[in-house]
Amino acid sequence: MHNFPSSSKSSTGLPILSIDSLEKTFPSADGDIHALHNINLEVRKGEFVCLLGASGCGKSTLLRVIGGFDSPSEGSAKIYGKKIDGPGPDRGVVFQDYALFPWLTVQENIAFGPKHRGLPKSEIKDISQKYMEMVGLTKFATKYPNTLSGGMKQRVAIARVLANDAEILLMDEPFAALDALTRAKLQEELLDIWERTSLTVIFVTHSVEEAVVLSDRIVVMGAGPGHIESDISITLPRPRDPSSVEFNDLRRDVSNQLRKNIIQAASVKESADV
Ligand SMILES: Nc1ncnc2c1ncn2[C@@H]1O[C@H](COP(=O)(O)OP(=O)(O)OP(=O)(O)O)[C@@H](O)[C@H]1O
Repeated sequence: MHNFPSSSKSSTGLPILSIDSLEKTFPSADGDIHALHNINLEVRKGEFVCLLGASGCGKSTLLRVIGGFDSPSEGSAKIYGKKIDGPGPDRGVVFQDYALFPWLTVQENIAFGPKHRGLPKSEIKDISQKYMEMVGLTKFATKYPNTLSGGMKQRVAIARVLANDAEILLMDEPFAALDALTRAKLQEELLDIWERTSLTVIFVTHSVEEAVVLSDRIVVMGAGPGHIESDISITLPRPRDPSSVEFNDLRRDVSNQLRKNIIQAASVKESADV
């Protein structure tokens, strides 16, 4: 049984992110690809929100727009009411493939942001030590990424975002490449960090179980073009026990919703093809 930390954290109710009537189209030689349609989403400060959906429904595109790596074709995405116009230190991103600097040690990777911001040396050292400790990597301070396991690399990536003082942590299937045990351990650690900070987390996953374990809210997305199908509040108390009846009931409900979307999208595509 996973033993996830109990939740004393509650979101402040203040909207940190608001997305209104957002459309995203990618131009292509074979015709435009309509990746996102009529996305409306509000996330409150401190919330843990999972974007869940089948492959190709636009989860990563939505995350990239929030990260400022892509811009909306229509509509808007705002943080505290200000239009997102590029990446910024208020948002940190953790991808599946780690994206660490291979030529820097664990400590140097974590210290990169504070150093870039021109903080004094002693402060950089304090910050990197604090977050190395938070993710349990103090003993590995001088190691390089290629000597670390996948789980350890993800811990460095999370510590790097925290050291940057980001308010929003954007995670794109960060644990998908890890074995089940490491994945459960990192989910637990992530929840623990989230509990102890004021972080808002937006987390992309294919896994219903992962979404139910982690979320305050699951935003279920459908394809053709990518849209929000439903927005489900998960009020199961933490720690959540994936073997409990309540957890399994919820997992079944969310899976059914997802399956319905996939069948609907397939029948829409079929009728468009004939
Ligand atoms: N840069 C791009 N140029 C053209 N098309 C793109 C681009 N990025 C995404 N798309 C298209 O937009 C749609 C949504 O893709 P996206 O990667 O956001 O989906 P996803 O739900 O994250 O999928 P997965 O779970 O497989 O990562 C897909 O049809 C994809 O091919």
